[in-house]
Amino acid sequence: MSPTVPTVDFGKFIHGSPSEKKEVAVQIDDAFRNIGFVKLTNHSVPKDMVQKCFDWSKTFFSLPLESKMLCPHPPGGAHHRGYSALSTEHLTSIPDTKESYESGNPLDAAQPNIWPPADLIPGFQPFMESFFTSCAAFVHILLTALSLALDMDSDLSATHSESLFQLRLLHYPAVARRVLQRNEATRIGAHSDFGTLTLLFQDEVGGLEVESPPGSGTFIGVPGAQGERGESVLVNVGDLLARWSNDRWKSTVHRVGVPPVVEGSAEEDMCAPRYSIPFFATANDDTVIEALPGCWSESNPKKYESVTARGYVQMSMAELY
Ligand SMILES: O=C(O)CCC(=O)C(=O)O
Ligand SMILES: [Fe+2]
Repeated sequence: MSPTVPTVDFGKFIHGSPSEKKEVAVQIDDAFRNIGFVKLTNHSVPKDMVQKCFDWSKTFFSLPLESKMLCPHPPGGAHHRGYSALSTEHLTSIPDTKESYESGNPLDAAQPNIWPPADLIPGFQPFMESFFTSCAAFVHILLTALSLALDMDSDLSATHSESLFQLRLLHYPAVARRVLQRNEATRIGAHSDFGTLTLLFQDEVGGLEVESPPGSGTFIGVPGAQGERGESVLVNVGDLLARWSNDRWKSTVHRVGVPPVVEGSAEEDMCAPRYSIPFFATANDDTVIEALPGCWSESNPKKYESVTARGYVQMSMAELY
């Protein structure tokens, strides 16, 4: 049977006893081993901030194109900040129908933020900076949970102390259902994420699909937000953490395709616009990525050479370009 994305009550890690913390850590470990994705409720990112972030995202993407082009994403693959207009990114040979805006840690000297002019959208920058801080804090708690899952003596959180993370706002405009069905375009093509962990906040529209079992070529649908936005968050493993865990944890291929039809709605021909907010985490540049304790043994040897997080990025970029 194909594994589905399990739901775990993360409140039991944040507020629980040592044994409850361990129980949560084991549940996340299981999810990451089976499907590479987990849905967490009672996480630490305030729900009202998630909702506000969706509101800001809508406000930003509603600006005229000329305004959004005042904070353009630089060309090339090294500086992931600013606005990318529709269909400038092709993850596969089929064009993606999405636009995005990316920001990161204000202290990240390698990738300075590229903000829209403040008078165009007052309050946007301070909000994104505070949302970044909330998401980063949650990533650090998650890393502590993963360290407990592996019974490590040290805390993986320390390897992410610089919080070189990336906050992405995504907007998939309304599109004719048949365009997606005929594969003339996709919302986001099949890919795996690059870093260690990704948080993913979704709206109600749905359409996210995850390869299950990982590597099988078959995909299962993951429902959009049920209940209030921000009530839960999806967390998935990226390529760097899969390597670091000696593939104990799966960096699972995922994509966004045709959303389910909402009965009785006017969406039979058109797919509703969709908004999502991924938050990508990775380790400090000088972190040595070598099989973590508990992830290898004599009978399960280390599969990968050790590499720094910086070296890994360079290696992957060389493969891409
Ligand atoms: O929009 C989504 O739900 C998925 C986005 C995603 O996978 C990504 O940006 O890497
Ligand atoms: Fe992704």
